[in-house]
Amino acid sequence: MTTNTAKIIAKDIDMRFEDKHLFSATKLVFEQNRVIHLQGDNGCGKTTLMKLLAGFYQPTKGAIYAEGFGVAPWWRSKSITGKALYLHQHPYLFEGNVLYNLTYPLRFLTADKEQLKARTEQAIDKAQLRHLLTQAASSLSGGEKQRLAIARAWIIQPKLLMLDEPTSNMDKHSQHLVLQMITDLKQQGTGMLISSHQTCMLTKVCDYAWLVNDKTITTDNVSTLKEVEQTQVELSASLHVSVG
Ligand SMILES: Nc1ncnc2c1ncn2[C@@H]1O[C@H](COP(=O)(O)OP(=O)(O)OP(=O)(O)O)[C@@H](O)[C@H]1O
Repeated sequence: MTTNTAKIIAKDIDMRFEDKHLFSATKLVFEQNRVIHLQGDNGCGKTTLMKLLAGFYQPTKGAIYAEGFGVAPWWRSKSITGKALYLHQHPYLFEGNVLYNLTYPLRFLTADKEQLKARTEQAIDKAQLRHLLTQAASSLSGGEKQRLAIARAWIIQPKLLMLDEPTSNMDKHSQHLVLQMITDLKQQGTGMLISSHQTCMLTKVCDYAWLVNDKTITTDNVSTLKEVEQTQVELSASLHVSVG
């Protein structure tokens, strides 16, 4: 049964590059109102999974499809491309200054222009980009580029957003700014998939975890994981007491 919640579903997928097997997964549901931490060691396939969900790659086996996105033209009614916004850890930016980069995608949106303008002003302040507005985007530092890309996503307010290692170039201050924007998006119902091989400030907003381990992707509720960790801590403490 289909619902109005926008989602991308991966069913019985298997992904390999020639003879290199990356991962398999039985069922993954990436949907609005859920924030997922995608975990796994370097090279396990986190970026590849995001590119599959963005429609840039096809799985070797299995199906990836979208539900709840409204009617698309018949020639792309089955395509998932463009449904979830993917932010690479080295974000793609247009030639031009910071303001141009923030405002360029807005012409393709159907939302009220005045609202978009107001939202852009808010994003500039939230990401602390005002002093950089006339600077060439290519000359920004790695952390500033990521703040710009996330501010642009914040304005667009997509139904689904994937952030690939978003904190890799960011200091604590930038992480705080981005945390605020991500928390806003979460409250506004954007579904997010945040990849990070270790926990960081941003993964605190995640309610679910997808773990790529041993070439298999498993899913879990973060509260369950926390309970397991807590049980392990308590068990280890009780062992200390009984041994000591
Ligand atoms: N287009 C491609 N063709 C062949 N191999 C690829 C391709 N893209 C990625 N790989 C390989 O697949 C593996 C997984 O890469 P991927 O970038 O998805 O990992 P990751 O978990 O995101 O890593 P990291 O945490 O280091 O960013 C790597 O060994 C990589 O070299």
